[in-house]
Amino acid sequence: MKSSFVVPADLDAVQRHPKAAKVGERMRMHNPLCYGCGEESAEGLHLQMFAGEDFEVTATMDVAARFEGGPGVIHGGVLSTAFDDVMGMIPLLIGPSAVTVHLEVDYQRPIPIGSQLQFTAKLLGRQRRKIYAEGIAHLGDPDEPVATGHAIFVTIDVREHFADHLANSRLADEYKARMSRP
Ligand SMILES: CCCCCCCC(=O)SCCNC(=O)CCNC(=O)[C@H](O)C(C)(C)COP(=O)(O)OP(=O)(O)OC[C@H]1O[C@@H](n2cnc3c(N)ncnc32)[C@H](O)[C@@H]1OP(=O)(O)O
Repeated sequence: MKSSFVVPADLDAVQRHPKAAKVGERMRMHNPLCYGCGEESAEGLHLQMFAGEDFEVTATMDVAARFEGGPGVIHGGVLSTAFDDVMGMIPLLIGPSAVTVHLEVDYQRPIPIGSQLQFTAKLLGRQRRKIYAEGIAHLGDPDEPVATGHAIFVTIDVREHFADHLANSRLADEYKARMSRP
């Protein structure tokens, strides 16, 4: 790893949330319009996420033609979007909603259009509101990663965080109704 990502030594204890998805279960979309995992995002990545053991998430993504960067290979920004979303599922295993404050990606091999990318992400630790995660992407052999990601997420109060922005969503009415419920 070339990353300078540092996880603090004095981490908090964490527990898997009792309502978190069970091992092997598909993790629910946090937003159907999400560019990463949303099924209603026509141009999105359509990542499929599954809860793993302990504090792990796995995911798959078909590298579609629309994700091309260099000729025949995935765009680096698309790959970092995928890492953001896959690692972004880790906080849901321990409970709180959280958003990305830091994301870094090491690109190790070109990733062909037409391939299926597989991801494994895991919790590295939590300190107060900060949740540290690591992910790898591979093309079938987890021991041969094609890219590695690291991220920090910070827990949020969802209603407060998105309050001023709900009107921008194509699902504005639905979200406003949902967030106004006690
Ligand atoms: C609901 C699920 C959605 C999942 C979607 C997929 C993930 C995403 O793409 S999210 C979209 C991109 N991210 C964003 O838009 C976030 C924008 N940022 C923000 O809104 C704010 O920075 C916010 C609310 C996260 C934090 O602000 P605030 O509440 O004031 O907290 P703040 O005190 O600054 O930071 C909290 C802790 O995080 C640390 N921190 C903040 N930013 C960083 C950073 N870039 N790097 C490292 N640490 C950081 C702070 O140092 C602090 O740590 P400590 O506990 O040691 O004091």
